[in-house]
Amino acid sequence: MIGISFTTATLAARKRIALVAHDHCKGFLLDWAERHTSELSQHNLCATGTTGLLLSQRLGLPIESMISGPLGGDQQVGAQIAEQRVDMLVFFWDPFEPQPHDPDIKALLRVAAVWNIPVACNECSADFMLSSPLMSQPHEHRIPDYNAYLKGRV
Ligand SMILES: O=C(CO)COP(=O)(O)O
Repeated sequence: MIGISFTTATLAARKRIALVAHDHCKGFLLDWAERHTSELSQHNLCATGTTGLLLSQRLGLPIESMISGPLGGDQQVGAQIAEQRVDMLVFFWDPFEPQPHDPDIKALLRVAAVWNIPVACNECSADFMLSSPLMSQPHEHRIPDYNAYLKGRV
């Protein structure tokens, strides 16, 4: 990580959580989210297009839906992570099936790592993440220092 310096930012107690699932994993995400409706209702939710529509029908919670993943939704979520407008990512990606938008998926997971946000890739990690006491507290985390980065570039 040559050339990158870091600073800190605070994730608010009320988080903005992005929810995403590939087709064969959507059932797992819907069941998981239904089990955790009351915890999820304490936060702001967004999702890629199809996932968001299914979740809003199942949970009855407001969910901001982006475009469907293969049409650019992963990139929209990634952009919001880079803008620090998404605090956590629950992404049940399919380990068994190639996806036509694989570069977008890699980019989303990469930008989540860059901005040091919590990511859950399956039900078990999502259970651990959602049961953390940090879910209901502000939490300071390390992020790239963009101003310092830019200064070093010119
Ligand atoms: O493809 C996806 C994530 O890579 C998810 O998109 P949908 O929620 O529109 O199915």
